[in-house]
Amino acid sequence: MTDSIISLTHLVKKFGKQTVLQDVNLDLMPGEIVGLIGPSGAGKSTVIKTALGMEVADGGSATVFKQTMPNRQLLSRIGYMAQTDALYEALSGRENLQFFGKMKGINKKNISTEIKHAAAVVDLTEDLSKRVSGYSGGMMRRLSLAIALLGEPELLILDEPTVGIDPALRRQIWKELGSIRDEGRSILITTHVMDEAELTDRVALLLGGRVMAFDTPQNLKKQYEVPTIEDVFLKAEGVQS
Ligand SMILES: Nc1ncnc2c1ncn2[C@@H]1O[C@H](COP(=O)(O)OP(=O)(O)OP(=O)(O)O)[C@@H](O)[C@H]1O
Repeated sequence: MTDSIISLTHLVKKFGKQTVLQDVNLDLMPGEIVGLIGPSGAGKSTVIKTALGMEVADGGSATVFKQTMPNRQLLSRIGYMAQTDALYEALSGRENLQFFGKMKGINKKNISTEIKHAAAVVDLTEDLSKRVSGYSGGMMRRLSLAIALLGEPELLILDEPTVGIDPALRRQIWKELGSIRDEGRSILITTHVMDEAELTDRVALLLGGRVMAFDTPQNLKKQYEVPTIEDVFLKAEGVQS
């Protein structure tokens, strides 16, 4: 599609003899939240890593902002939150945010406002002076998400950002994701939480190395004749096995 922010076409990825992605087609448009769901080991992280050029595709094509990744010039336009946290544990939360903010090229004038906002979104304001080595797993996830939000990137790629986060805060984070989308920015998010999939604009269901279904939550429920996305997931998995 001409305007797509991410475009994956017939993407193939193998690890040794295992073909994880057989034929993945997926696009993300400006001002859209796309949720990527699928069973554990389906290849959701692999889709993301291949799109970002962290893994080399064995077939098909993956473009981000119409370019093949990796592309250093594009990195400042992307906020990526990986499944494993890459944080400096000897530094405080604030120092981590300052460091990554600098790496993203955020100017001095804006950095403290941005840090304040990102920390508030993930409810870490009170903990910013603590060393990350003393953070819980959930706090580290929240800090990673705050780092991804810095710099108001046009594209956010979030790999299970809400693992270990309680429901009230999860709701607050989704509110922020909604505002980001309303500003015309785009979000690709993987999740295991089916309620969250309901909050996306389109859901891609990854099964057997393919995107088996890709539509609005409403249309998917209609198509599968079920009341929730969780039921869509279960029905599609049942059809496959
Ligand atoms: N670097 C790698 N080398 C070898 N195999 C890998 C590598 N990365 C992923 N895999 C394999 O690819 C498959 C898909 O993994 P991936 O992490 O993409 O799944 P996922 O859908 O993100 O899973 P989860 O929901 O549990 O995070 C798994 O079988 C995994 O073992």
